[in-house]
Amino acid sequence: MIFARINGINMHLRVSGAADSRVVVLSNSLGTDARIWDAVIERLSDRYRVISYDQRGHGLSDAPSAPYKLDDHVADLEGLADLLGLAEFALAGVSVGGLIAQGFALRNAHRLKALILCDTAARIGDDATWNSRIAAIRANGIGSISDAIMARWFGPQFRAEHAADYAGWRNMLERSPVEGYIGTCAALRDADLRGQVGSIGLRTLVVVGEHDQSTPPEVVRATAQLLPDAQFEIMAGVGHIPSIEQPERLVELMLNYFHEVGYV
Ligand SMILES: O=C(O)CC1=CCC(=O)O1
Repeated sequence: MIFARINGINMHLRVSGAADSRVVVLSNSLGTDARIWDAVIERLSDRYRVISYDQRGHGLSDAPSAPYKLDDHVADLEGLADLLGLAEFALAGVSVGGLIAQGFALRNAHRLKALILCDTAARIGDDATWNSRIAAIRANGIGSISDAIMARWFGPQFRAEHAADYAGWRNMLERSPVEGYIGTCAALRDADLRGQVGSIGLRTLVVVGEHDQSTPPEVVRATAQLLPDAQFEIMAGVGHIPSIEQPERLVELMLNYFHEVGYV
């Protein structure tokens, strides 16, 4: 566990794997933290140096006052890469983490060797949905909307078969810092990269869960179609966070893709 000052805030980072291995950086989704990647890290870190972090406003990183901008999140990732001296690496992000990854790729093409976008899009939701989520949380807290969010993250089968896990991930969501959560909702509300992602000149793996209700397959497919060179995969039986529901399959897709782009 590492804590580091980046862009004036204390950020929480984790590093696994050998120092001389190729690097993979992982970015979390809204209302979660780096722990959603644990089962992926376990399976990748014998071959790669894997760096995960809690975005500003999430996990053990500081939660400055809302609102945030997508550029704040991208700048944090740039600061993290500078701090760790990462000249080139692979980047994977889920949901807002994937939006941050797209923003990072647009500003730092020279640094990226591979890009994996999970359950994300160049535009997620719209102004009205984010504003009403922000208002509901300001009025009544995250707990007042956590049922609806959990239902978008996980399908009924996961909930039925993994009741303890479901309850644990709900704890993570409900314990999110309110300023951090709202700050990132504002970043999501204001971010629209649809006009820009066509210039990401890197072959990209785009993955979505079949049952994702936050960024459904057709939304994610539309972003994949904006990219010049994307491999689009739908993961059967999975919702919004494939690193939790099917880490084995996600890692298999990532390793095949790394092989294809020569990042081995
Ligand atoms: O909370 C949700 O609806 C899912 C989500 C949207 C953006 C993100 O990062 O997670």
